[in-house]
Amino acid sequence: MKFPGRRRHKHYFPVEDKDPIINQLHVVDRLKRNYICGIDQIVVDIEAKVDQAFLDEFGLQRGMSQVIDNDVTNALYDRLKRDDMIDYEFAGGTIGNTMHNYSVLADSRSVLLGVMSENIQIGSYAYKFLCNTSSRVDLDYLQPVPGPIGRCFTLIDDSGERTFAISAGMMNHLKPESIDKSLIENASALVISAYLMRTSGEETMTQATMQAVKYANDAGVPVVLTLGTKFLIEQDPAWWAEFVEKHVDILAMNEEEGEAITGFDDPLLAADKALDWVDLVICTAGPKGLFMAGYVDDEKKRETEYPLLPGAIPEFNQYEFSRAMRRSACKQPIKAYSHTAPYMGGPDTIKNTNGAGDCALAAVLHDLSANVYHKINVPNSAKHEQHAITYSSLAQISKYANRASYEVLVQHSPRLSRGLPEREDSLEQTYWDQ
Ligand SMILES: Nc1ncnc2c1ncn2[C@@H]1O[C@H](COP(=O)(O)OP(=O)(O)OP(=O)(O)O)[C@@H](O)[C@H]1O
Ligand SMILES: Nc1nc2c(ncn2[C@@H]2O[C@H](CO)[C@@H](O)[C@H]2O)c(=O)[nH]1
Repeated sequence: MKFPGRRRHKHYFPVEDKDPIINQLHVVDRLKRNYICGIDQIVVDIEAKVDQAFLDEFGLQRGMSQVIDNDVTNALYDRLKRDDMIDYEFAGGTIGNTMHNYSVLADSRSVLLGVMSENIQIGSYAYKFLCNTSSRVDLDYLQPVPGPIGRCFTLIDDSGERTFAISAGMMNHLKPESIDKSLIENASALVISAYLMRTSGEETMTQATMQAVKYANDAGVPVVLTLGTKFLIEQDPAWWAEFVEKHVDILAMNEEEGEAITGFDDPLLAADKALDWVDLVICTAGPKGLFMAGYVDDEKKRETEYPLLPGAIPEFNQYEFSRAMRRSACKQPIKAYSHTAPYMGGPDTIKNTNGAGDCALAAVLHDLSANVYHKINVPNSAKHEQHAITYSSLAQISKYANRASYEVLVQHSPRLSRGLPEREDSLEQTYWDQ
């Protein structure tokens, strides 16, 4: 496990002791490892640039993620092939991306649950998915299916807006009995997305997800939900609010999804409202950066050293130097909020915004998981006198999340091809040390 936070050596926990003599004394004293677990519809993204006429031709609604039938899939695919429009094909899926990016950032294990074709041809989509996933993502628990995984046509227009057309294949055939109870109970987090509730007919993904959520809820494992797309939430915001309140501990959303579920278009107010239901909220806001909201015990709160910010909640960032806690762990819970602008103001040229939010969540998960890792290996550390769920402060995590998203914006794929540099001396003045 690499440690998150400021990308400077002195802030890293000494993970391995390098002294060869001392090491002999500790041969049986190996560091304990933890992992996080995610469930996804296993899909490969097929990306192409299109215009509105193209979307109209196939009856696709701009900006939405929609499931398409076999006839539309075949016609769409033939057209993209015929006109040589496919830019790239790469493993995708909102949680698949998040698990991959978590494993790359943390250099640590995550477990991905979902389905995988039992017969794999070289060059097939199933093959591409496996090849494009970090070897740190444990795929041993995937359930075999006698058919194809999903395809996600990622259609991008001139304004950068993405329209997703999902050809489901067997991606929703994960069965509840394929969920390993002890795997979930021992995880540091269970990560799911709203897309998993979009099933029909014989598809069992929703039941499988609910089974995993029950195991996690019963064992006190934090359930992390990312909302996926506003269109799904808008269909029944009250159902989603109730689901979140009952089953979810950490909520990730962008500002549109935040508005869909809370009714507030201001990301700060949306995050504040979501704190009625969950312990921690991450709300990404594109070029405006990222908001976080959480709880801290009054006696553990820490004042920011940054200027106090105006907003719908005046001076909302006053306690952003606090580490987040579960509300139930606080004697006197108070709310803490943070806002961070995009890293370096955003890149000069954005190659791709697809998956920037997934990557921000991966960074937050890295911080949560590092806290568990530190706690199981150094239980008596003064750090754990506070029963925090994060390793770093809200301010620090949001910087880290923005930093990680930046990396996605400057590459073509939603999945990181490498971790972040451990030292970024030249950048400290401009960002980490601000
Ligand atoms: N146009 C932009 N300029 C600068 N930074 C950006 C821009 N768009 C996104 N970002 C960065 O990426 C982060 C996540 O972006 P965004 O809010 O678009 O996520 P999202 O809509 O959830 O994305 P996805 O669903 O594709 O994962 C932001 O918090 C910000 O740091
Ligand atoms: N699991 C899942 N991922 C999706 C869906 N629609 C879009 N995505 C993914 O969302 C990612 C960007 O956040 C892309 O890489 C897509 O693969 C969907 O319906 N289900």
